[in-house]
Amino acid sequence: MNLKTDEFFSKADDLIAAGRFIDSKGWVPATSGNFSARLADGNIAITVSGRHKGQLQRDDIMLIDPNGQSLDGQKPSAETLLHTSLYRRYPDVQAVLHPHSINATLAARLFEAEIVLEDYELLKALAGIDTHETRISIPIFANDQDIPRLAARVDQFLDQHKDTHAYIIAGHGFYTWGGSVAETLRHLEALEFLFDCEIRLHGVKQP
Ligand SMILES: CSCCC(=O)C(=O)COP(=O)(O)O
Ligand SMILES: [Zn+2]
Repeated sequence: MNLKTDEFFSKADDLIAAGRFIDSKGWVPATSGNFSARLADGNIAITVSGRHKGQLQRDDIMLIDPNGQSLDGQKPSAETLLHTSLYRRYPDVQAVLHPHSINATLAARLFEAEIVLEDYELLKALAGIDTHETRISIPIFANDQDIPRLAARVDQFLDQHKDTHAYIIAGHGFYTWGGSVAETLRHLEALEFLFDCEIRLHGVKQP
């Protein structure tokens, strides 16, 4: 049976275009990052491990089941569990994007457990926010090569913090999600801008 439907190719094309844009900004260097989109049957289109995310072709997007098992014999992202955990938790989430931007990579060197974003007009680019008079926290987790352990730590945090839009992994990058690839890309771009603001502000405030 051919599992790669028109819907799969349409979502794959969205991820490929997102990857080109994200790479044009320098946010997925040297094969870093991973992207996924949920399909109507619950399976997930996700980037094949080790591919350059700015140069994706249709063959670089594969199919996994909701538990992260490959359905087409290719090897999914090493960080697949961080995607499947988000889809399991949030029924409305349709896409997950993970860049390795400089700002997200450096954030934990400047901030400890979180970055607080407050009083920025661009917060309105995040789903559900309609005023700059909003305060959100983006948690920072220690990096970990043990992805199941990292996923468990993230899960434990999200159990207690329902309204989280993204998380940073120290020295690594960040994860964000949304109701479509386009919405998730908007979240990614807005958060990246806001991290940049906070990092510049931090530099200005230093004695
Ligand atoms: C070269 S980046 C190291 C792995 C990583 O953090 C990443 O985002 C890419 O891994 P993948 O298996 O998804 O290609
Ligand atoms: Zn990564």
